[in-house]
Amino acid sequence: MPETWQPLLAEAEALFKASKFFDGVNKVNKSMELFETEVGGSGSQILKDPATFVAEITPKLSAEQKSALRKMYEVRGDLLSGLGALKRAATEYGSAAILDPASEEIKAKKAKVEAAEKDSLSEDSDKKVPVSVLTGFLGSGKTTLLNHILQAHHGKRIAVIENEFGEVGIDDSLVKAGSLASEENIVEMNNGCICCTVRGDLIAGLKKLIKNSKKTGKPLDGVMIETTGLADPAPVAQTFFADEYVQQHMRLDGILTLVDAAHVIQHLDDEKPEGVENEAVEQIAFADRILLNKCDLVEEATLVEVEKRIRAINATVPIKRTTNSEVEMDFVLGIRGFSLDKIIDMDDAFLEDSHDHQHDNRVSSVGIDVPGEVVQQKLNQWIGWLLKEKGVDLFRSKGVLAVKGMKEKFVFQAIHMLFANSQEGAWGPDEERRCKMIRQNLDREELTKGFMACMAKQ
Ligand SMILES: Nc1nc2c(ncn2[C@@H]2O[C@H](COP(=O)(O)OP(=O)(O)OP(=O)(O)O)[C@@H](O)[C@H]2O)c(=O)[nH]1
Repeated sequence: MPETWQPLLAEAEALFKASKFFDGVNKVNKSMELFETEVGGSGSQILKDPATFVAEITPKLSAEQKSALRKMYEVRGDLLSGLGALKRAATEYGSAAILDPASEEIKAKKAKVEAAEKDSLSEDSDKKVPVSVLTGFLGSGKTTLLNHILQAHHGKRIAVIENEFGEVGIDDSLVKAGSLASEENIVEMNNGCICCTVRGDLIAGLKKLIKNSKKTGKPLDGVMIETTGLADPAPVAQTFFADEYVQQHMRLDGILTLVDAAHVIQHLDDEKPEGVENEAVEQIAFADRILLNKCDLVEEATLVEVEKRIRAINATVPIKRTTNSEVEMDFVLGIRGFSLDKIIDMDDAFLEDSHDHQHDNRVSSVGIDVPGEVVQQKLNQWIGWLLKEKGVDLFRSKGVLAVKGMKEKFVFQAIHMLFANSQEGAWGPDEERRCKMIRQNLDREELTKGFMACMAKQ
């Protein structure tokens, strides 16, 4: 039997009563689109441009159809207001009011969301834990920013969720827990990209943090989610509306995007295979704040050019030029930058429960887990070869290694051909020694063989 709009509308109402706003929006949208087709409309105008739709269709509707349409806009308004998209909810109530000007109830609902929108620092949202999503291309400076945030003296307890692209997780060893970030507050996920298969893991990670904080009686002041450099931030942001528990306890404070001034133009210009989104563009489009990082590596003219490119994608986002991701905390924390209304205006499919995001499968990752120690001289030669011969395609390589004769951990980081290393504290007794690389069109065998040749004989 073909689907009809009536049962879908009833389901949407029931979902609103059960506070399942995200699922409810999906149902009411479907119901409205079916209704639109039934009354001779098309193109989802009923959702995208309610004012025009109502003006054009009303003269053609029976009293019964008019009343159904009024109900639809009302239910959609209720659901959107439940999710916090207050401006859009007011628009929906406005359409319901045009269809039923005598209804005091609709007028009251509209006035209520308009007042709440003005007072967006409402008490209700203040009780929720603010969550920031850190995005930015591979190697753009996300972990560096995270470390500043964790170590800054803001007196806040901040938890971290790490997500890495690839088979070996490394960032947990590179994140320097600050005075208030204890181990129980660092969750690592490396089973896949946060924006696809592991959304369930992300939700579970967020719930675990809230439950931990309730159990220990230590309230959380914030959560930072560091996404992989290859993540599309939209589905990550959607998580805050799709899961009821998360929606009740947390609010998305903002999407913070790190832009690597030296390499971003190359990534923005990268022509992707059909159907694959350019992650660098998406990360800028969804940003609530941009840190234009690595300003030490380029000339003023390049910075101006990069700012122009950013503005062409996101005209209003505040941008700060930074080096080593150094920035005042109030630019990144407690910014109340994320607005569901803004996102729905930009991408009206944002609340759709289907995710057809495809990764660029030319990008793959080789992870090498290395038990034992490497010989410094051989390693230097191999890294030299790697950067010179493979640097153009090599997005990112990083490793935490045990070097023969060195008590400290040897950390190396490379982005394309730029390389840095440092020594980062002594090895713990049970710590793993590992090395990770991410690059396009990877020859796993060649890389693994080259690296293994650097190992010291046992
Ligand atoms: N020259 C220079 N190097 C920087 C700057 N910011 C960060 N770096 C270095 O760039 C490298 C990558 O920085 P990370 O903070 O690990 O970058 P990331 O975005 O977390 O990397 P992935 O997690 O692999 O995507 C490290 O070696 C940093 O020390 C900067 O402003 N200038």
